Amino acid sequence: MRMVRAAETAPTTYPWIVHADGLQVKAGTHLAVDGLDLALGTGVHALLGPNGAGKTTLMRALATVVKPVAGTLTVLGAPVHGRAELRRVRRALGYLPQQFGFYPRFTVREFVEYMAWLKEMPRSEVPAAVQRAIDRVGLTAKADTRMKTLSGGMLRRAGIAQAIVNDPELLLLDEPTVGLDPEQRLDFRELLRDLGTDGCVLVSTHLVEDVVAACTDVVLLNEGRLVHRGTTASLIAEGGSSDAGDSPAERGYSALLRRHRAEAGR
Ligand SMILES: Nc1ncnc2c1ncn2[C@@H]1O[C@H](COP(=O)(O)OP(=O)(O)OP(=O)(O)O)[C@@H](O)[C@H]1O
Repeated sequence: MRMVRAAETAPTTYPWIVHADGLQVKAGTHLAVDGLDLALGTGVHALLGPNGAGKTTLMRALATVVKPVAGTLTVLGAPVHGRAELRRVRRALGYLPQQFGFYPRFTVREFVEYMAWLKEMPRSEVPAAVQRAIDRVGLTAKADTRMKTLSGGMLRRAGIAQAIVNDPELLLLDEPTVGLDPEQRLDFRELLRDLGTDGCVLVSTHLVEDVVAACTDVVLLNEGRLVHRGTTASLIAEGGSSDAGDSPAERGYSALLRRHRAEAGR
């Protein structure tokens, strides 16, 4: 029997999967996202920015973990301020936080099953969906291994498996390639391209090569504000030979930040 995606049973009248207008989100007492306008549709969107730019805070707001303090934010057609539709939104989301908790005695399969249960997936669909998610991240041979014995890269892949188990319409991945070896990163890029064909994926990373290889476009933040939004080609086009970086995309990244900081007077 074919698995029914959450997206197929959700209303599809909204023009954007994510829409933010003047969005402000706090991290503790700090205004970490400050007046962001952003619209995201289908594709793989890279979220770039230096340490402290507000990437994690934005991800947390999109995952409905933290409420904005000002502006509007609509996720999968529902305003995140309202409670009414949040349950539907959360069922259709996938989220890999930078740090995620798990019961160390759980096997990979039990961990992913548990997350499927939290996402209220129909019980009959869970075993096949869990197996597929584990296979997609290359953990088939470790499916029945306890989480506490996994390497850092394997744990990260288990985290990605739980994020994709429900075939989410919006997938939020906060630094998913940390700890992955070069071979796994290549596999992960392929998975990203696959996931972005019929869903919306937002992936935060410091690895600009991953962006060029796997993302359709780029959202660059600095100190909570939008610096650049455009295709990966537009990022590359911004760089000059005198800009810092080992690749055209890194030079584009450096150039955009340098100009933004100069305009902001810092
Ligand atoms: N609990 C907190 N209390 C106060 N300030 C915080 C708190 N959490 C985060 N911040 C601040 O909010 C800003 C944004 O943090 P955030 O973690 O969203 O950035 P980031 O872009 O994800 O950074 P990184 O690349 O290092 O992961 C930073 O200046 C950070 O110091």
